[in-house]
Amino acid sequence: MNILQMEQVKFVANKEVLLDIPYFSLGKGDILGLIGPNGAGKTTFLKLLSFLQAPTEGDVLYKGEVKHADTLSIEERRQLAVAMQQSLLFDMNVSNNVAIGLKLRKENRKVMKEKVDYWLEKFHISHLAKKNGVSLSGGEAQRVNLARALILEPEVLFLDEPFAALDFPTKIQLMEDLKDILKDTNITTLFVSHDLIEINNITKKLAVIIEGQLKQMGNTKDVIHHPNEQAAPFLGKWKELYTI
Ligand SMILES: Nc1ncnc2c1ncn2[C@@H]1O[C@H](COP(=O)(O)OP(=O)(O)OP(=O)(O)O)[C@@H](O)[C@H]1O
Repeated sequence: MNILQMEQVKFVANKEVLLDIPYFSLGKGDILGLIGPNGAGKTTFLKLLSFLQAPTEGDVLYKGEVKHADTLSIEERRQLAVAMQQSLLFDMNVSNNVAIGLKLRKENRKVMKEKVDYWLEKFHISHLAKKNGVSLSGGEAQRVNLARALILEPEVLFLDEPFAALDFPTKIQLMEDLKDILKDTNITTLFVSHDLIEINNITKKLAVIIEGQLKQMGNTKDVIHHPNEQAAPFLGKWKELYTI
């Protein structure tokens, strides 16, 4: 089943077509990478697909129905969690930062505590529970950010360059942890990145976006090793530099 779909979607700003997607679908359980150079339209694509921004033309469908930000129910909105590169944490301790969405839902206290403990443990940040969110390192903050998104048990997780600000060892460690968590939860994921190493590590499917258009989409390994003519110049550069 397709959870999300785009049909004849365009996003135009200042008379420039920034995104032109005739058709796209995200199936249940997909872990799809979206890769492309700077300015290709990755973040715009994510915002349109998560109903944070409306397309200029065309439709975005959630479970087969055309939806807009104002026609999504609160329950549907809750199913779509977004975590961006910059983790904006609140000036409160880590446990409360992770619990914030559950508090808004007026979740039972005992259940909330159990869930917070579970997700802190999953992301190996239990020792930070009492620390203030604004005092954390980038790597710690991103773990809190991801725990805060996943504790809501969303149907779809949108990740926009979640590791971009992290140093290499921190990135590798978090990437491994996230990979295990995605495997365990089977959560449908759109993972935006311009880093082929991250994409190769985490995703099963891959879409290549260049100049606002999807140039190729398929099994991640197939796309990396057999890019078509349009995707090859971008992916080829990576393969020249790294053994993937
Ligand atoms: N609302 C908007 N109005 C005008 N231009 C926009 C708007 N949103 C995005 N853009 C432009 O659209 C292009 C694509 O931006 P987007 O952030 O989606 O790219 P990206 O692939 O995520 O890039 P990066 O890898 O650098 O984050 C950029 O040139 C950006 O300046």
